[in-house]
Amino acid sequence: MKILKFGGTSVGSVDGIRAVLEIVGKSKTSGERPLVVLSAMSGITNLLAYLAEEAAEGRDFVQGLQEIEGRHFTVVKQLIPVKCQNPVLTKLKIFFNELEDLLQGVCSLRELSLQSRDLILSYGERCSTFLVSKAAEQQFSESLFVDGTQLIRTDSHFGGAHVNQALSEQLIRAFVAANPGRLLFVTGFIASSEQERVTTLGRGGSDYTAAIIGSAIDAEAIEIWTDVDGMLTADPRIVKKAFSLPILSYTEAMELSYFGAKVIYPPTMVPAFLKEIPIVIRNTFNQDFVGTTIQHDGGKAALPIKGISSIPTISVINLVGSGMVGRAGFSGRLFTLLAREQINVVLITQSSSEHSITFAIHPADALRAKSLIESEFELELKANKLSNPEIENGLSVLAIVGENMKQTPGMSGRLFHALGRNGINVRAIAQGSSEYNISVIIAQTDLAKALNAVHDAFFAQLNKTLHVFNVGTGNIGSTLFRQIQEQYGFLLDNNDIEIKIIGLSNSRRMLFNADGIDLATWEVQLHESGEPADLDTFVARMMQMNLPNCVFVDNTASEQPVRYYETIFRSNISIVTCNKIANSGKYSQYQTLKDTARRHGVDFFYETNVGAGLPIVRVLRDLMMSGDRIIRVEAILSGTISYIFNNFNGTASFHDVVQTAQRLGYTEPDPRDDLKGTDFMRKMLILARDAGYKLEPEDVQLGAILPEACIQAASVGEFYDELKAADAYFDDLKAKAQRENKVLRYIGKLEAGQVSIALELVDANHPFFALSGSDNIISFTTERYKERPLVVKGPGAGAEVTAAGVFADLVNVGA
Ligand SMILES: NC(=O)C1=CN([C@@H]2O[C@H](COP(=O)(O)OP(=O)(O)OC[C@H]3O[C@@H](n4cnc5c(N)ncnc54)[C@H](O)[C@@H]3O)[C@@H](O)[C@H]2O)C=CC1
Ligand SMILES: N[C@@H](CC=O)C(=O)O
Ligand code: NA
Repeated sequence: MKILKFGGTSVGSVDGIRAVLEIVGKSKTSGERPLVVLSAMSGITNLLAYLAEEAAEGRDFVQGLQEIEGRHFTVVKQLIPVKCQNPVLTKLKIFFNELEDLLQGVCSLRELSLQSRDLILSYGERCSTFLVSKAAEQQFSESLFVDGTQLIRTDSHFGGAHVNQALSEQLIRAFVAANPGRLLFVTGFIASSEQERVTTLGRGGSDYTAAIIGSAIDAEAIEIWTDVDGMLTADPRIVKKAFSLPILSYTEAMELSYFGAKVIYPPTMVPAFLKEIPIVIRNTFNQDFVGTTIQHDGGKAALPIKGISSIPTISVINLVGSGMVGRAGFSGRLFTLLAREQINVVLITQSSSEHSITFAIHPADALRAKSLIESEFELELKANKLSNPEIENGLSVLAIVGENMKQTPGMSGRLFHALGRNGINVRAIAQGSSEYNISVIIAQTDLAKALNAVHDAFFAQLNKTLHVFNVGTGNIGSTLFRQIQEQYGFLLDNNDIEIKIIGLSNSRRMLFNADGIDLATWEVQLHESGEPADLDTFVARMMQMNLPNCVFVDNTASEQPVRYYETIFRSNISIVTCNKIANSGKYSQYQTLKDTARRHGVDFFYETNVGAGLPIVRVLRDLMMSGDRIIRVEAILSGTISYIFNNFNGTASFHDVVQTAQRLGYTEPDPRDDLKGTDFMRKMLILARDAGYKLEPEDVQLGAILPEACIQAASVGEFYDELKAADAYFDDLKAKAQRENKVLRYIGKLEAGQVSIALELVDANHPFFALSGSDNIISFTTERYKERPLVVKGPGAGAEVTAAGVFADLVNVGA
């Protein structure tokens, strides 16, 4: 036989009950011989408890009773044909009349004993089970309503009675044997005492009924039908990527539930555990889904970690005392005291020096625990052998659970790496001696982030979700968004990486969406539902959201975002930037940013600072890290100037060619930055610094390509005017080059710690002669590349290649 137990949500609506009957039908057809256990309709038990309290206070309960009646009658009218409704409605009416009498009695006496409360609550299961059994009768004429009080015997501990297992098993077996061929619908949760008074079985009572009956009749399985897809790897309301576990051991189910998973309440399952009857958790509203099987050897399944659970609100008490804590007998006294006072200790850690004990309890118990300790250890406190117990609030427990953990090295390493990388401070650690769980205490404000980060670390179904906050939506920013949108599916399918833009801002407006901004319509959304831009708020909001794998992307050319970099790193958020300002300002700033990122274990990627998407920063870093030494660097690193010299060879004037370069997206937002050499200077400075030289911007010898009047131009408009006026000057330059069969090249050099940039005329023998378009070229002469330098060459400006470089940096964050 198989036990099918349906919870309140399954019997709480017409659709639910239809699904219940369908499941029972399928079970019958497949020859399983089901026995059905039912809870009260969802919400009814709470409502009954509330009405009982109201009645005891002399307040009105009639309206509430009508609501209960109404819910049941509605279901009868929809599920049972009219001609069969009368006897069902009559019986239910009898139940409700009894209930009304009881509540009236409570009201008259102004007294609600646990015994009367149990009796009142029992009507929840009685009504739902009777109703469902009658609806079932329409299809299965052998259906029989069974009042659980007939089958389960308890003591008289009302409100949570203790079951007389042996007697109950006898009653159950006898009843089942006396009713062969009947389809039994048994009320969950309720039982009776030896004096035949109605009792209830406490929390998870209907599951308990199912386990007791299952154990008595040696059921082949107990199916717990609820409204979720079994037990999940984590709370799906917090961890969107949580998924259902196919199989678990009893111990794992216990541990997971102890730390918060509410699908079943394992103590109620003990009778089934003892007989090794599998428990299957299934979803009434998703019947095709296999659910979770909890069985004796379920821990052997592949995953070392089965789930991550948590207790969101916990308090911690610290006890410190060199003269006391750690002495034999101290912990014994402490924890006996707490046990005697029914204070549940969630976890305990003791420092290795044994001078302190930290234990976690429920916040409601914290003050009481403190004063109990103070009186128990009064003498020790007076003698300063122990300092006053300190309470810490605002904490949570996170636990990873799995039976295979003890055979798998590195589990705690993985846990702490995930927490550390995301800047989550661990307040205390406990590993159960069984090694079925490792628990950490962290700040409550970090819980959601920690659950997600740890989930990502252990369940690498999806490698990572990057949560991106992007400033700058111009040429590069908007191209990046398009590229991410186009590549989203590929990254998800092939690299298990998901990129979500959670916040974006330009200098006018900003927009947030915790679920990720739809990149197909970001512009419209920013315009219609964005708010006025404010970088302070943008950064603060990013920090408050406290998301794992968080990245700040700077696609501006402004120094404003740079001011936040250090704070951002301190919040364990990585930065990807194509903005060169941070790395090319004062050396001390460059150094501080690098150090801060490193200390906080986050990434600072700026490949596009030099040569746009070309791999230059990365190549230099690899050379340096592998112990090579830079002897000389020669480079053309201005895409704009490269483009200009490569195209200033026909009829177009110099000033027209500059304008075309700007239109093609090669120039800085302010093209004077390119033509004055500032942009090139920044790149050379960044390279020199990455090569180990402590240089300031003014250390770079910068040769000009512009006449003085152009350099002095006060605005972009004026600059173009001056360029136009200097047409003759540039034509002369061009003519000179052509006469000598040379080309104009603006070349940067780094040698012996000196950086210079100068305009040169080079002939066909020079390696930089043959360039086209916006090409950059860089040649590294190093100890290892001494005979022939390592050369990188290709387009070094433009929105597509730059955005692609930012994109590549982004997907490498946390890699
Ligand atoms: N064009 C290229 O080939 C390359 C460009 N870069 C760098 O890319 C960066 C962006 O260049 P473009 O996209 O061409 O510039 P752009 O002028 O088209 O866009 C800049 C964006 O930054 C926003 N912005 C400016 N100040 C802001 C602030 N305080 N807060 C929020 N947003 C702000 C603007 O509203 C605009 O959306 C520059 O730093 C440039 O050096 C780097 C390598 C190559
Ligand atoms: N404006 C820059 C773009 C790349 O950094 C250039 O022209 O090189
Ligand atoms: Na680059």
